Amino acid sequence: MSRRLSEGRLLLATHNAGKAREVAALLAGHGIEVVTAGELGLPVPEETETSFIGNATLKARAAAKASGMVSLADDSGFSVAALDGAPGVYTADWAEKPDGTRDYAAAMAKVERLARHARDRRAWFSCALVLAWPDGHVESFLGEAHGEWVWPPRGAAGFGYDPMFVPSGESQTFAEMDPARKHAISHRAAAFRLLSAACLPD
Ligand SMILES: O=P(O)(O)OP(=O)(O)OP(=O)(O)OC[C@H]1O[C@@H](n2cnc3c(O)ncnc32)[C@H](O)[C@@H]1O
Ligand SMILES: [Mg+2]
Repeated sequence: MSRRLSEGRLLLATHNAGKAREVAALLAGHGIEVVTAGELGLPVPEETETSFIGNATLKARAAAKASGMVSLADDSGFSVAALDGAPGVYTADWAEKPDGTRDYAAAMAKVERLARHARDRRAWFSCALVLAWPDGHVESFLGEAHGEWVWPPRGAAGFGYDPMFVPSGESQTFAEMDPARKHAISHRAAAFRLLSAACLPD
């Protein structure tokens, strides 16, 4: 049996505003008020694991311990078949500049430079969502969205690598489509559906 959330406040253990916006939208209407790790000034934990679930667990546990609140972390990334799944868990690292800021145009250009000669254009996003309670209990969920990478990047909505990904059966990139459409078919939405069925109050 999974442990369910009770109504009340939930800490979103992320410093990424794009993710926080999407997770808050997915939680809307469930009677749960959200506050983010960024708003509380919590430290950014070092992501030392080699899987999405591992890193999401580490982030959720650190936030629950620091705040005493039930915490939800998201660890996600972009994978390219021709690159054997890279950048994968290192998706954020590929965007990181020496001064610690991120350059997603450069990160997307790196993916294109490494993969441009491959005929196989398949790519996918993964999202691990982990809930951690202050007593150490965790619940974990994994979602994926499959499609193809495209070049040049298109669209200004969304965040991160959205402009270079077209999900299967769609013609627009995640960054061109209405945010509501991305919320219906994304890796984050897939993980959230599992979380919702297992852990949200009825
Ligand atoms: O760790 P937190 O604080 O949550 O924020 P982060 O941005 O560092 O998040 P991750 O460590 O999980 O790295 C995820 C990377 O994958 C990218 N990413 C994740 N979900 C995405 C989405 O829906 N669309 C585009 N890019 C996404 C995101 O921009 C990051 O570069
Ligand atoms: Mg991170």
